[in-house]
Amino acid sequence: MPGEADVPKTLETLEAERAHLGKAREALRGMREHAESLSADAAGDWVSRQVLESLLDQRVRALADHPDTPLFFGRLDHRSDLGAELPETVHVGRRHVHDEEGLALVLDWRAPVSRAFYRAGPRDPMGVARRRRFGFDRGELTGFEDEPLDGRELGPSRLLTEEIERPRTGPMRDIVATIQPEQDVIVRAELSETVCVQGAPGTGKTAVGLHRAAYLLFAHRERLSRAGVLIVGPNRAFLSYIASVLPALGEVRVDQATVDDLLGIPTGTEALSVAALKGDVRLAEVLRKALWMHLRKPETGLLFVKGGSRYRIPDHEIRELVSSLRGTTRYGAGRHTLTQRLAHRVLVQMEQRGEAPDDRVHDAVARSKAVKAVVEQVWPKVTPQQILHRLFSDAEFLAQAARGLLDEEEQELLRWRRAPRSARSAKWTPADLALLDELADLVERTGSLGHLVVDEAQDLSPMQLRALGRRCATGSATVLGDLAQGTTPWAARTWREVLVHLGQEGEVTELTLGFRVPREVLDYAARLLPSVAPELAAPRSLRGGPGTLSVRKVRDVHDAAVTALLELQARDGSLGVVVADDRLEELGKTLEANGVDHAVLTAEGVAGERVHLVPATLAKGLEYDHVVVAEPAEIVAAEEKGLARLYVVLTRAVTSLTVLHHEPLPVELG
Ligand SMILES: Nc1ncnc2c1ncn2[C@@H]1O[C@H](COP(=O)(O)OP(=O)(O)OP(=O)(O)O)[C@@H](O)[C@H]1O
Repeated sequence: MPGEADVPKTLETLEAERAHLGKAREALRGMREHAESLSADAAGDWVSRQVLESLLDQRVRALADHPDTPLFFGRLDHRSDLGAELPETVHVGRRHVHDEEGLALVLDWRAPVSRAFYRAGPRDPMGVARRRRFGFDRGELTGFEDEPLDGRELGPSRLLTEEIERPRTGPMRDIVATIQPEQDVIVRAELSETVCVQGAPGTGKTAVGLHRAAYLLFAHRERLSRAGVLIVGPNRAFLSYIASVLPALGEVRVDQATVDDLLGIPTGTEALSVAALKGDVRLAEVLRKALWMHLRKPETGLLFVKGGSRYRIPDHEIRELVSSLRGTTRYGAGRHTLTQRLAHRVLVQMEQRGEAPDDRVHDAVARSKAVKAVVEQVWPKVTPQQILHRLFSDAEFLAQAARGLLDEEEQELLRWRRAPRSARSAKWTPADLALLDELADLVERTGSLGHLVVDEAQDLSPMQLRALGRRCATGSATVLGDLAQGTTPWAARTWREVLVHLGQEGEVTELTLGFRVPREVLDYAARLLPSVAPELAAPRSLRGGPGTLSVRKVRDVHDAAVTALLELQARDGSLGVVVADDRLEELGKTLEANGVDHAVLTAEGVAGERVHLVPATLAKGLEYDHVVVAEPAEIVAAEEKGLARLYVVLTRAVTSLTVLHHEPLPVELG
């Protein structure tokens, strides 16, 4: 902030900036009114009109002026002595705003010129003489801070620190005003590049992934509007937590999905050991073999009769045709090609007999009962569900498909104890759905999107990763996660293997600076690291402040939770109480009995209330200002990777963490 002597000048500057903000708001209103006045009536037909209407509607929504979010947050003053074509001054904001003459009042943060706002530093000023950051309070410009880029080392920015340390209330917000240089490198990576980010809790992986999606849509708008961008997150609760970030950046068309949304809603459950085996990449080969085992030798040749003429294709010729096609295409495409080739052979015979068959005859032969019967016999139509049903219920079939891949014990593990009568009545588990997806792709190619952002990727099984990989096979991906937060039995051990299963080549980068968790709390949680991920370095926190951690041995954790929450409610920000899933109900009753209003977080999300009661298994990716964790030992005992779960739980706090325990703490925390 400028010194006291500069007060009049500061006020003058502030007024000038406020006037610019007013002008920009006015111009944005003009742009929105113009967009609203456009009509889709000019479209030629009903379909085009619908498309145009939806595009115009999106444009109007993208031009909304959110009263609580500033239209710009920074300004760059370029050096005039460089003779560059750069404009003297640019304001950097969430979107382009121009006046009626087309003069830019605010430049989109994603525009190439804006890059210097994030990256310019004393060593490389990128043509910038001065960077200005603005302070806002509910859309009102309240202050500014100047950083001269003249070679002097820059001290910490107060506005930046304030933004990072601000209490959290509702869902996640965008970070456009304060993206850090190492984050910006990831955000602006080329569309063709797959980027994999390993990052400790709160280092901004999710934020970076979302901003990268927004950046790519800006830089490759046309291509990606056609091909699509998808964000994949662990559950609905997480997706609703991040849901407003992209719309606030003007991106209203990015889909968000859980793996279940993509692969289908599971109807069955199973032991984790079975799920882990089904998630193993060897299953891909088992399925491939199982599918192609459906090809059979022809029993008879083809006899096609037309009028008085008979055309024959002997079975050895059919066998040759089949073996020339086997494995060269998708199963479904192979079946189609076989049909066409058989018809073609019949047509060749017709021609040899002096006939002149045309395309219609070819189609009629291909659709004839005789051809269809042969194809069905040698290359039968199968559904993924039929194959999986057969694999899990027919020991001999499984043994054949799994030969050399799975041992006897593993095959036993895969087989259903009580097989459902048909594929239709089978109840499919999450792991089965990934297998069905693999089979579906072997039959018919899965469509690919332009870009996929995969969050919490460390938790996905190889077979799930393959399913996601198919969805970005001709595109690229942003893969985000933390090996230390892997809580599934099949969690990845290295990012290289994740990339291999995804079928993507890419660089692994690491984010190490924590924006969420206070230092004291992060250091406490990091005591678990040598046990959960010894190869990872301890994370560093940007947030200081002592007194953020309180570990209390108590007589009754429920009573202590009530006391802690009543105390914390007097402070700013959101509150989360995290417990082992089994304790949730009981604690909920105690909170209710003591008049602590709260909402229970489920996999579907949560609405309202300042206090959230959070089952440990759903805490991943979320954050609360104040977190109370009751009985950590129980969280550890609840599952195989309980220590990793506890690491996740202990790293959700933005301002304070209170750990309450009656039982001894896990020794690793000691
Ligand atoms: N450059 C930044 N400026 C301000 N806030 C930031 C910045 N980067 C991240 N944050 C904030 O830090 C918090 C943590 O970010 P985020 O949830 O993306 O981290 P994460 O690495 O995905 O964490 P986890 O591994 O725990 O899921 C969020 O509130 C986010 O808005």
